[in-house]
Amino acid sequence: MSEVMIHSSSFLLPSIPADEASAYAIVVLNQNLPRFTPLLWEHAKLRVCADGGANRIYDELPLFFPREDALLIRNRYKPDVIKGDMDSIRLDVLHFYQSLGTKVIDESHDQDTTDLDKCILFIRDSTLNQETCRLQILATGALGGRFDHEAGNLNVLYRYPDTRIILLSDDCLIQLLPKTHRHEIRIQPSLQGPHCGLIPIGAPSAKTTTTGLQWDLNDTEMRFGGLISTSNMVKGEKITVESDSDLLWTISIKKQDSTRP
Ligand SMILES: Nc1ncnc2c1ncn2[C@@H]1O[C@H](COP(=O)(O)OP(=O)(O)OP(=O)(O)O)[C@@H](O)[C@H]1O
Ligand SMILES: Cc1ncc(C[n+]2csc(CCO)c2C)c(N)n1
Repeated sequence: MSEVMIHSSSFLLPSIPADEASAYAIVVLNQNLPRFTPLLWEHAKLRVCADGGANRIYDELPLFFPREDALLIRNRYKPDVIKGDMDSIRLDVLHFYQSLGTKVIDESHDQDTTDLDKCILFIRDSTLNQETCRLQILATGALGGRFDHEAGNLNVLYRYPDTRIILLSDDCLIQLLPKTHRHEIRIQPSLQGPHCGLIPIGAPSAKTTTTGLQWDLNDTEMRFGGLISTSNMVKGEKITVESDSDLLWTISIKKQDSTRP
């Protein structure tokens, strides 16, 4: 019987638990910043921009604080690291963050891996990523743009199946559920759902079993060209998934906290 892996999106909560399992690094990609970026940034243990992602922090973060001085905001939201092939970051942005002490890692010699890939490797090798306390990685702006980039971002989940990577957009999150484990997914119902999906993108699944969904699977086969679970709905606060194949799990993110008036 395989071990249970627990997933909880506590990073979406205004105050996250300070336990080690919730510790995460953020990678900002080169797409519009999701509305919860300031919150994620503030609680991250490590803040990394993938190449042109630095332009987004520089240009768009001040827009979240229209009453405050843009320069003060830029000083406050300083990336620890900017890494990539450096063909999208603007020179003014590069010089600004270099002068604040951000570490810049130029890997323009590597044109075979994406900037997100490069950032994941940096975080995995970081001293903050301890054996006893592995950082989760949240990547903002990973979805809802150019399809080749989206596919590259999904591929990163498969390249590093042992690293907990969560791809985020304003509308949803996506993560890999490795077949090596059974999975318990804890939902924050005021912030997430109800729409969700289980997608066998890397390889077909002969048998997947779930609980907690409106359309549960029961030793069901899933494959592209046949059945895949899209437009499913979560019923409660706990979902379980067990499969003979790595699956993508996706759940919608609510526009507004539904517990607020
Ligand atoms: N439109 C998009 N949709 C999804 N992800 C994106 C998009 N644009 C960028 N990204 C992500 O942000 C990272 C950094 O983006 P950046 O534009 O710096 O990449 P790039 O390698 O210069 O792209 P390209 O040269 O192919 O336009 C990419 O590696 C990718 O993961
Ligand atoms: C078969 C193949 N297709 C595309 C690329 C191009 N490419 C892939 S990742 C990357 C870096 C983007 O920052 C670039 C240019 C390649 N090398 N090999």
